Amino acid sequence: MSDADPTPDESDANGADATGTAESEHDGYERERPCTDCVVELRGVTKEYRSASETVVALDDVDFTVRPGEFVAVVGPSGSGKSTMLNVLGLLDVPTRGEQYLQGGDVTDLSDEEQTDARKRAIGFVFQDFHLIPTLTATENVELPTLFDGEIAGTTGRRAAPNGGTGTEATDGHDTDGADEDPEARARDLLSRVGLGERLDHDPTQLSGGQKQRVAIARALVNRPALVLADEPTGNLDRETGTTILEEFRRICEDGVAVVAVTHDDLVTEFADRTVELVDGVLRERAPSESDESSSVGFTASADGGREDADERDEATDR
Ligand SMILES: Nc1ncnc2c1ncn2[C@@H]1O[C@H](COP(=O)(O)OP(=O)(O)OP(=O)(O)O)[C@@H](O)[C@H]1O
Repeated sequence: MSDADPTPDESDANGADATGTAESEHDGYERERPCTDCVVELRGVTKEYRSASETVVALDDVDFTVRPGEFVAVVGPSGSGKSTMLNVLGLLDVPTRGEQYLQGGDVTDLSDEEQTDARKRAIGFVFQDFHLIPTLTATENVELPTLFDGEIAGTTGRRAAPNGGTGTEATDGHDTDGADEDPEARARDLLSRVGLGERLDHDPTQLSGGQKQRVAIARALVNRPALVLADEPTGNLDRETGTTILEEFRRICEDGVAVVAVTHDDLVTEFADRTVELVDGVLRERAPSESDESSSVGFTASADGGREDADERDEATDR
């Protein structure tokens, strides 16, 4: 965190409407309680990779919050710490120092098993190269996370959340309790919602890049996460297809799910609510004036405006 006073244009990456909830001991005040309405919060997070010959500081005293429904882009040069930050946010790696909260609950010192549980309950992942199983249908790929843990589709939602809540909070605008829901029915519903209702039983090899990424998005949503982490989600897609994927992310956000996307693609920053930049592991909020002039483009994507056209767009762009 910078020693300089944060300004509206260069804050500590806690979001435009941060209220000081995350004020840290660096400010000379007593540490306040975690941000209970944040999906995720990093406080003074440092990540070092140590070897015999050197210590690489991949994240340097990072403060970061994301609220429900926010779409945040993370940019920065190669080696600046973006993947490390995504891994920390996704509970795939642990900070060397600092604190981390998920839905207001402290996840800094969880055991591996607790981390896995929290990850399955609250986080979905989307990757540049889709990570679909080629021998499974689109529906089966989406169902997959529910099959790894029989509790996930049903009772996991009732497990204690890190913040002591029930973990049943709706994050996708649908019912709050998936206990009785058939995973296959949910997978089919999600695929329909991302415009793939006609391709439920297709194999990934029969799908275009944009369609594969939409399957991946549906899969990321199957356990009703509060947070979707995306690693270069448009990296393998042409601009037009990338646009349809980013419109999909905006729809997810309208349902209350937070999206954090690491990217080199300016198109992603155009659709994001805000952009943070990592340079040598130091995070700062990018001022709106630093963003693309067309930064409002994402907000033209209405909740229903694009869905009917999705398959038509596929015809035009994905084949
Ligand atoms: N497992 C590791 N062991 C040692 N150093 C690592 C490890 N992972 C990452 N690093 C180093 O940490 C720094 C940040 O790496 P990271 O992969 O997070 O950057 P990045 O911004 O995602 O880069 P890129 O855009 O090229 O993917 C780099 O200096 C990298 O070499």
